[in-house]
Amino acid sequence: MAGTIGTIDEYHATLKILLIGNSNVGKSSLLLRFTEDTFLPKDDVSATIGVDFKVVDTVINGKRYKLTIWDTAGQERFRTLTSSYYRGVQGVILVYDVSKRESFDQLDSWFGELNTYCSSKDVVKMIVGNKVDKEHSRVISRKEAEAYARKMQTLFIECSAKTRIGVKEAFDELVEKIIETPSLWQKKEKQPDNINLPRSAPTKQENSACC
Ligand SMILES: Nc1nc2c(ncn2[C@@H]2O[C@H](COP(=O)(O)OP(=O)(O)OP(=O)(O)O)[C@@H](O)[C@H]2O)c(=O)[nH]1
Repeated sequence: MAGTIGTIDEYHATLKILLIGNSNVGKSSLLLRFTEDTFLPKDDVSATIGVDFKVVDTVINGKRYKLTIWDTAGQERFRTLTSSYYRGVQGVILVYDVSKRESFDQLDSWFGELNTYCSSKDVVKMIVGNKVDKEHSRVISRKEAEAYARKMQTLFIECSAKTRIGVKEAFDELVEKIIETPSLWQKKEKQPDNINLPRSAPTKQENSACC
């Protein structure tokens, strides 16, 4: 189980997580809910410009991890640095809004972008259906989304940044899955640079499973 603790000094690993998805699906709100347990009223929210990130500690099985969570802009005009967002990423959360069909239908193109810039098959992917508090205007059923996640072979969870339902569970599950996939972070950790490697050792690029 994940939790936040201040007594363990050393980080076991630093993990990079990326939030992608259409504009307005609630990526920034999910990040704010997870890192600060806050939800901003509608009038205080503005669209992300380019990219934003937050750093948060989490403890899993007694080991401390540093999470850098990158929140990307959903609006096309701000997505000029796209490929650089994906560099070194170990987990990607694809967010849609359960009350907006278009945001679900466009997950295909978000997967397209992800697969273009992120060649590692090991990167942990999770589909998150946000805004389940808007049950009255829901247009994507849990069943439909689960079937899609099965087809794409990804994790899936529904949540609400507004009510906090499912938010911590989503990030915890993603991080636990990354930790269960040592090829994503262990080799990188052992070889922070390749300057002094013996000639026979693989280079960092050859050895890294990340994007
Ligand atoms: N009802 C409800 N509204 C939400 C929820 N999460 C976010 N919102 C609202 O949805 C709007 C968009 O939220 P953002 O977090 O800015 O969305 P975003 O995906 O980061 O948008 P971009 O920065 O443009 O990519 C805001 O008005 C939020 O208050 C939720 O769980 N429930």
